[in-house]
Amino acid sequence: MRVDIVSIFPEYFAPLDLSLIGKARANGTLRLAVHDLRTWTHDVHRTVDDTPYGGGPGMVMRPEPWGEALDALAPGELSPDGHTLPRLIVPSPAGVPFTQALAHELAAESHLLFACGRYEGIDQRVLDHAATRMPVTEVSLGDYVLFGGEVAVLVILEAVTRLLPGVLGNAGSLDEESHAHGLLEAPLYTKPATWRGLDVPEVLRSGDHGRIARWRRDEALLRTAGRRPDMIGALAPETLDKRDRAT
Ligand SMILES: Nc1cc(-c2ccc3ccn(Cc4ccccc4)c3c2)n[nH]1
Repeated sequence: MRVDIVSIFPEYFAPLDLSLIGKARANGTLRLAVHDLRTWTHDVHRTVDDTPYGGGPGMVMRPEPWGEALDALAPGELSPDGHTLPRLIVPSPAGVPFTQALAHELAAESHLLFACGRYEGIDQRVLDHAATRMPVTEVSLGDYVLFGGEVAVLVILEAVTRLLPGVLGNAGSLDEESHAHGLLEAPLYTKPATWRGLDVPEVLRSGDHGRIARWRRDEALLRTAGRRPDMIGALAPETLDKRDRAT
């Protein structure tokens, strides 16, 4: 997967040299480049913002630098080296919710282009014009307001990269984690069997894999019902067997 990120704070992405994302970059699973939006400014002050039409607080990011940046990073329908157009992802408080399902969708893309807004946001015409040439998705991490898109891109990239083949050592862990089957994951335990007077549930030390799977399922259902009742309502009927319905 190819990933391009455009930001006025490229140094925000230094953490992407670390850990499993760093390894994915080193082994070619992820080809990532971070670009400074000011590259595409031409005035002595390298201006990227201006006052909002219609008034209101703060500043808005000017369309011209963004237009040139997207032209440079998403050139034409099919560039000479066979690159197809990227999918443009724009973090925004007004975006669609970022979910594990969307993470899987993005993990299937060959080229992602992230536009990190700052100030009050990016001139709408940048997104409208981009949408005439490539898929554009505004994505929200949740109902709270960040300073800009950079942290959101770090979160989105982590959720997407860990789904790429070979990035996670034990791919099996993808199956059981929270949100993998529409449920929160069951509680986790490791050695010692007793810690500060607290014991690991006996079933987990029984070696009875059928009982263990059942226990984990029950715990996941109870935890989800208690913390995220909205997820219970969204479960596909077939994911609940008759015993679950009795729970
Ligand atoms: N889920 C989520 C996403 C964001 C986000 C994303 C990009 C930007 C660009 C500028 N801001 C700040 C801001 C935007 C709108 C109104 C006031 C300030 C951003 C916030 N916040 N929360």
